[in-house]
Amino acid sequence: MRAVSSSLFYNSPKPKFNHLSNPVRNPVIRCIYTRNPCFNSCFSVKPTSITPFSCSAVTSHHPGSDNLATAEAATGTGTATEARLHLLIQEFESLLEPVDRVKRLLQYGNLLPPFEQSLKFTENRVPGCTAQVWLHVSLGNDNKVRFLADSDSEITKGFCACLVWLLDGAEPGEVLALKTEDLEAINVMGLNGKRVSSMKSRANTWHNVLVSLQKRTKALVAEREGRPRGEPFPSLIVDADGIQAKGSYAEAQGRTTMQRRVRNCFPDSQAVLGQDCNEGQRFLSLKIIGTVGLSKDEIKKLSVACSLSQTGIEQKVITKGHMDKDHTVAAVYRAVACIYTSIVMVFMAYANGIVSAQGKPPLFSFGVISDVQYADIPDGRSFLGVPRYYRHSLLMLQRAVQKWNEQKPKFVINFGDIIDGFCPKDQSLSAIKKVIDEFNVFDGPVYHMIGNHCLYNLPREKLLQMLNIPSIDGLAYYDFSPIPEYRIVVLDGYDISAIGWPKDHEKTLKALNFLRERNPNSDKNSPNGLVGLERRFLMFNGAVGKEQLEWLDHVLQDATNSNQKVVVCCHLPLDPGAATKEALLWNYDEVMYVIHQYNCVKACLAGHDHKGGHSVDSHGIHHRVLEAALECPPGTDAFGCVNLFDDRLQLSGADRMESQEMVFSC
Ligand SMILES: Nc1ccn([C@@H]2O[C@H](COP(=O)(O)OP(=O)(O)OC[C@H](O)CO)[C@@H](O)[C@H]2O)c(=O)n1
Repeated sequence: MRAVSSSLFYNSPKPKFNHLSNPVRNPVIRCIYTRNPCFNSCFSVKPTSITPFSCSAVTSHHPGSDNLATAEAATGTGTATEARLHLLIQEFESLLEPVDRVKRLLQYGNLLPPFEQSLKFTENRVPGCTAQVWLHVSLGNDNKVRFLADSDSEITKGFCACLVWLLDGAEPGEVLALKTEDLEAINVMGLNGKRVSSMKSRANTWHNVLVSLQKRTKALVAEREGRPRGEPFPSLIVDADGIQAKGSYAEAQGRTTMQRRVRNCFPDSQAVLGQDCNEGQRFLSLKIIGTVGLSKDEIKKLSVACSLSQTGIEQKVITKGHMDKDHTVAAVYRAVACIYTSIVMVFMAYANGIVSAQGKPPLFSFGVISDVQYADIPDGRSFLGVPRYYRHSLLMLQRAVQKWNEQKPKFVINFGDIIDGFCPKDQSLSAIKKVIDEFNVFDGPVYHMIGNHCLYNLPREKLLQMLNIPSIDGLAYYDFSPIPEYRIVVLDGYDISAIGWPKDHEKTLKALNFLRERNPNSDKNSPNGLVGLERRFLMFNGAVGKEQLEWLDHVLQDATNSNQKVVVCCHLPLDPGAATKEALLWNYDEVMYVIHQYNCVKACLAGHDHKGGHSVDSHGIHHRVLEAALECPPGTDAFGCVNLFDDRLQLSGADRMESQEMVFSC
């Protein structure tokens, strides 16, 4: 046993951790204007050249206001939106210096109506923007579109403010009629009327926010009229020359696609097509890797199209540095188009050697899912207001198992929290059985770990028995070696915990004492007043105890001797870079100290922090926190398949579980 540090559960000196010095985000942006909307002294334009409504434009959100009357009077005819647009353009054109136009935007951004924190969930994010942009759209009984917007970028807030002023309260038709080009005339994205490349992302912001607003408006109108919300897929072709996107939404999508490099998502996740290469095969083929929102009939047609596409493609060998896009893309496109013309094909092809890189099959694969938190109760929200879909998560698990049975991974790992704390306690047993039954449909072994929500429902002993977790003294850590080259280590993050053990158990008392010393709040789930990494000292977290740390050390020594690579799994995240501080294992630093003594651990996977995350720590180890199943809106998924290679781990995720390739450091 090597010397192990310990601030918490060990007795040796505290280790030094480089990753504790993560850069602190500094969101402060210096304001260059006052809150007074008519403050113009810093603008190089004469005050008289500002239109009558300019300074109060974005504070007036209801059609028919004085400002609108002024606007309509000024322009004569046209819709209210056209009138407003006209005046907005006039206003920005009257600002002679680009810097003044930017200042005006900043000023308007400051006047945006507040956007509730609880509305900042994934579905309200505008895709494709460099900054974070949120948009909440609704359709009133008066058939007027109402929307709120916000961003973490001050300039983007300014764009949003202009859009809100232009379109909030407009008829759907007016919203849909506005074009990005119309907004370009406002001319804040270019200098002296000319676009420059560094300003392109601002033009894209206008564009992305507007397109998102229009898509959601269309969806809301369709829903009101009893039609399906979806749209045909936009066209996006990625070939040897890069992205050939038809339409701006596809452009935004294309940028994301290029970043991810692994899979190709349609907006709204209606279907996902990806490239597939068999061992030694240098041909490209397409396969469906996600079909959310498609009917059985559509899936069937798409499958036929994909099979045909393979026939077309296999005529052409894709060689390193060369891809015949005319033949390859066209063959696929034609094949698909003639079978199912209503689906606009998205084709992703990687040239220049990527084919051979991905052509190698994985050494083995395993399925992953986390935080199912099933309960037979209506949808709700987390403490912080994030929607939770307790019943849907079971349906999602069913889809996951069905997918795994098609993909045939060697085993599945459940990262804990399979039932929710809100499950009525007289239903805990039946609920957990229901979830286990679904896991049992998987045609292979399922390895479980326990999470805090499991422990809210049932005592540890019962859980271990039901989940078939190998255990000594009620502890739930274990390891196994699916192939000689790899070892999987599963940690018990609630070894020292104030939940799950009997009330008078030594571990409960130790945990309570530990929390008492570090968290002054009477509600020990509350991080109020705790600073930085101290925020992890919460009742819903726990720690790895001394014996388990020693066991881990021993296992890693053994893996090193056997030349094995190790993947460590734990319900609680082990690196502050990959998770919120409130989600971390209490003594993540002690665990990582042990891990860092060796070179065998390549990745640490976790759950618990529902939004998911990824980091690479100071020793080059990947940390990936998996997105929660529970927070998937109906019809969407968050599960995946992990493919292990000699030099990397590839997570292929469905929908909300982001796919990722993690290349190991030496
Ligand atoms: N600030 C908070 C947060 C939570 N609680 C209460 O603690 C219990 C568990 O919270 P919950 O969000 O359900 O826990 P999960 O395991 O699903 O998620 C963990 C987090 O995502 C980690 O970041 C529950 O009773 C909450 O109400 C609290 O009091 N104060």
